[in-house]
Amino acid sequence: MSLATFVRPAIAAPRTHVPLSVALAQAKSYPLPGGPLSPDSIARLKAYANRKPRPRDPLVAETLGTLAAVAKATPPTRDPLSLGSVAAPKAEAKAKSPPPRPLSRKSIATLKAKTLGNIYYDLNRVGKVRINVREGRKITTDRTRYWHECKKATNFISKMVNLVAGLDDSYHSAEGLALSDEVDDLLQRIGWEGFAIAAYSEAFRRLLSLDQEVDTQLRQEVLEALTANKNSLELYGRVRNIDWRGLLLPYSNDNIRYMGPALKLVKKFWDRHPHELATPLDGGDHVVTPSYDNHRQPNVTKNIWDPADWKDHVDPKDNPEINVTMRWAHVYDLGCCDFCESPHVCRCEVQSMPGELVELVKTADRGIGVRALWPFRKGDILGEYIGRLIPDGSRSDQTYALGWEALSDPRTRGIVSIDAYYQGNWARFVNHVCENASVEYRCRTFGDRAAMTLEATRDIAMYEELTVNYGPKYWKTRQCRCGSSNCYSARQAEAPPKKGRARKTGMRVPLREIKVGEEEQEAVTGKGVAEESQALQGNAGDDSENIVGGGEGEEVLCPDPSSNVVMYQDPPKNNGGDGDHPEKDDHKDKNYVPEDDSDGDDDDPGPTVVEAAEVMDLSG
Ligand SMILES: C[S@@+](CC[C@H](N)C(=O)[O-])C[C@H]1O[C@@H](n2cnc3c(N)ncnc32)[C@H](O)[C@@H]1O
Repeated sequence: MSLATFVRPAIAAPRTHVPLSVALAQAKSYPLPGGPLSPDSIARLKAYANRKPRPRDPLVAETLGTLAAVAKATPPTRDPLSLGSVAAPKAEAKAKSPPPRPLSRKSIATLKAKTLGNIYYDLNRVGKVRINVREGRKITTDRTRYWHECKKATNFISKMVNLVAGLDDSYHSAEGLALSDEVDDLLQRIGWEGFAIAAYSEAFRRLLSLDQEVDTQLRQEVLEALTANKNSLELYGRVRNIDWRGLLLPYSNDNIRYMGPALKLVKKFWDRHPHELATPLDGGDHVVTPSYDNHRQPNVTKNIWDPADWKDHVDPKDNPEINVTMRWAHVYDLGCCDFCESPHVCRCEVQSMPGELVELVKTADRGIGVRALWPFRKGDILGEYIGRLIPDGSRSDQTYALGWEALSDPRTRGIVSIDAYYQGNWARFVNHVCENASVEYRCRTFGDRAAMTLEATRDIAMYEELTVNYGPKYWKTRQCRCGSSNCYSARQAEAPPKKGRARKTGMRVPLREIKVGEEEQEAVTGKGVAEESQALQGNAGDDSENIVGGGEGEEVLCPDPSSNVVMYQDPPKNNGGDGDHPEKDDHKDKNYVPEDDSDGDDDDPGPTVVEAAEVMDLSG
């Protein structure tokens, strides 16, 4: 076969239309392969050319007529693919289309809470990505992600600057209401700093975007809520080191309305955990640093077990090095995992995200409190009560002590106390109410340990203060200010004081059944559990009041799994503290004692003394 076989033939010239008469004349004169056309063929061709058109199907005719009429009546619209510029009558079409049905009150309330929650959620996410980028963790994905977030925020601020400067009207709302007025109002109330912080949130950008056709009422309510919580928004963004100033600096010479004060230098909070600062709720501008007894209260993320706390308190045959709340310690029978039901150490974890959506607030009369920045649902596990694990009752000040109790042996009920007076997390700042508390403490087993969780006992509204019931005993020596008609303090003032042995006055939660000795093991198996729990209710007398959370004498052996739990059934891989996951490595440490940077001495993590209730100005 020659090469020429594979050469493509030249493309034929396009055929032009030839009238039939010419074709016939040509056909007669051309030497066709089959010879000239026969008279028959010529007659057939002539007949075809002169045929009468068939009558059109009436239905097809009608449809075509209607379409033609519609096409005539409708003005031409822009073909999305064409480059031709037929002006699309967008505004007219919008004006003619029926106005969207207004949302019901309930829908507005739900959407408002979700939008506000999403704004905080977005800021938290961007803040975490920025920290990862800054610290060089997970570098490629986070860098790209952060770059995209900055780009979106920059574009948004540029549009808003143009809007405020009256150069751009593309952000006017569909209803004809000038959105620029709302933006102007908002800027006056939350300032450019709050605005630029919120610009990093997709939810906020959508709220002010024309494309999203947000209900006017909903937008107004969300903006009002943001205005009322301006301090919260600003501190939340700043303590997460959101780079809001970087967005405004390009306009520093443009004399943009209200922008001057926002361009001043402000303090950065790189060194502070978000839960080491509290938002002032009373309208003041001063951020409060939580402190107790003139000791600053640093945030820690894991329970601390220091053998030094236990050496005088454990049975001589036991080892003070062993943290009894760890499942592998086998000192107490902590039961199966609450979530995957594995009898062995598993990899289940409670997510940290809900705890990132709460803030510390300075209340008027109860010190620091905690507020929800997300509309939590009943049953949500919000986080863990973290602190130093010390022998129950070994510290006289029980203000932040949450006691774990064993149900099986009333004589040795107190086991471990989580004392958070110095090191702890946000959970220690949840204040008390005597009625209708929104969260409860629960003793849970999961992963490699037993932990004390805070769980929502009912739906919690956005910005609502979280509350828990410490139990009446806590208030025997203190004055409750919850203001409820059934307040323990009010009732105690009426009732004469009871005589009896001195009782521990911390908050108390039952630990799950323990295996103190063989004889008690029988009581906790089979029939034992329910009866034991009942007996305890009977026996306990006033002591049953100690039990908060699950309710008096409530059996907490098999709590329901919750949704915000990460479940893994495989046992954890011992990563040997390779440093890849510093938090997790620490967590797998048998005993975790965090470094104390207060005096540079790791062996003596004593409280940092502060001069007075330390405050700093939010406006830098
Ligand atoms: C576990 S701490 C809670 C955080 C505390 N507000 C703070 O600023 O650190 C418990 C203390 O908070 C205060 N507290 C909490 N709830 C209260 C209430 N309903 N009435 C009065 N004081 C309350 C009391 O001083 C109590 O001893």
